[in-house]
Amino acid sequence: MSNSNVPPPKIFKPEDGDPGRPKRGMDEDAIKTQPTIFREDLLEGKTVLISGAGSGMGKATAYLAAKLGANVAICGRTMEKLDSTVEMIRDGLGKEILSVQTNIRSPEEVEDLIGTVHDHFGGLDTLVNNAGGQFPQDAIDFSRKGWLAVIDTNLNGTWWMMQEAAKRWRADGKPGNIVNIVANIERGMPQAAHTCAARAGVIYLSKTLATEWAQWDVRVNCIGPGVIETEGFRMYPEEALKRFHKANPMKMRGNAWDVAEMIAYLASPAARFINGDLIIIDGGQAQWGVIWPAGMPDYFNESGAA
Ligand SMILES: CCCCCCC/C=C/C(=O)SCCNC(=O)CCNC(=O)[C@H](O)C(C)(C)COP(=O)(O)OP(=O)(O)OC[C@H]1O[C@@H](n2cnc3c(N)ncnc32)[C@H](O)[C@@H]1OP(=O)(O)O
Ligand SMILES: NC(=O)C1=CN([C@@H]2O[C@H](COP(=O)(O)OP(=O)(O)OC[C@H]3O[C@@H](n4cnc5c(N)ncnc54)[C@H](OP(=O)(O)O)[C@@H]3O)[C@@H](O)[C@H]2O)C=CC1
Repeated sequence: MSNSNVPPPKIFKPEDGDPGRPKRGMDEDAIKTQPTIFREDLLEGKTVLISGAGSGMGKATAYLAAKLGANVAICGRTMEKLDSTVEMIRDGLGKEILSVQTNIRSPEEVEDLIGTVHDHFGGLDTLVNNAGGQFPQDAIDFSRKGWLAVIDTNLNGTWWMMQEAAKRWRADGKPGNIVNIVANIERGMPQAAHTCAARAGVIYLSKTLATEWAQWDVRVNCIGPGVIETEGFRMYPEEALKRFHKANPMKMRGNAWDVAEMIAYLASPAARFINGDLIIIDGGQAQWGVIWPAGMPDYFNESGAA
């Protein structure tokens, strides 16, 4: 019998990382050996395009989609990173994928990318807008260039991808599916106000398009990750990384596979009636926890509180 006055010890699973010693995401061996809940032909014959798939969640999603039988196309700005994903999938699954160097901030490059995917695979079933990012800083200190870079990447870049994909779906009379990776913005994002503004834009853009584009059988949904340990953590100081697991009541960091499996679900027939939604994967961060990715101001420290 357990003593109800004594709380059970918190058990940190190895894949969650030691909260006091942050890692930098799942390595390739972890991705290759991660089990999936899905049947192996779930996405057979479907074409999935994933932006920002040279690292982190995009890389894990590309691997899972290929594992589940999809034709996979990936893009990002850095060819070496894209090559690493191509090689991982070739090595782990014996499959070839399409990789196209693209800056999503360029509408012309995005138009070429969508055309290339259609030429190569004969169409597109699911677009995953995962590319994005930001830097941590107090909003009052944002440079104009920094603000514009984050808005251009996360809001405009995502929009160019959505619009180009939808133009094709409408022209071809084929159904479409969009999954936008945003963030958990429920209580705002101190020291990430630029990305919070951009992601809020994407969420409400998506809700609007879910209605406008339903007439062409195009669904649009968002996923809002909480703290997911990836290579993207390089943007944050060590002091902040040590606190990231305290951003949610479960006191853990998620991993890229947590998000990849939700994307696979949304790309599958099981999600045919999900439209205009925002699915949060954050261990409860929307309810409790703080991040302060650039360092907590004294005002919020107990010692500094007035
Ligand atoms: C979300 C924060 C709270 C939660 C944290 C925990 C959850 C983690 C969430 C994640 O999203 S992790 C994954 C994130 N991955 C990335 O962020 C990687 C990608 N990020 C980027 O590539 C950049 O941040 C970018 C700004 C979005 C890309 O723009 P660009 O390629 O144009 O960048 P730069 O040329 O490097 O910079 C342009 C401009 O931006 C300002 N700036 C950039 N970095 C900083 C910085 N560290 N601090 C202050 N300002 C910065 C600066 O004005 C740059 O211009 P220059 O001064 O260099 O001329
Ligand atoms: N990790 C986390 O805790 C959270 C992450 N997110 C968001 O989830 C998404 C994936 O993040 P994560 O995997 O952690 O981070 P990563 O930094 O590992 O992945 C982001 C990818 O986006 C690509 N990218 C960035 N800018 C552009 C661009 N202009 N054009 C094309 N590709 C671009 C990057 O490649 P390259 O630089 O080579 O182009 C990179 O591979 C991002 O949008 C991120 O902001 C949201 C909430 C929490």
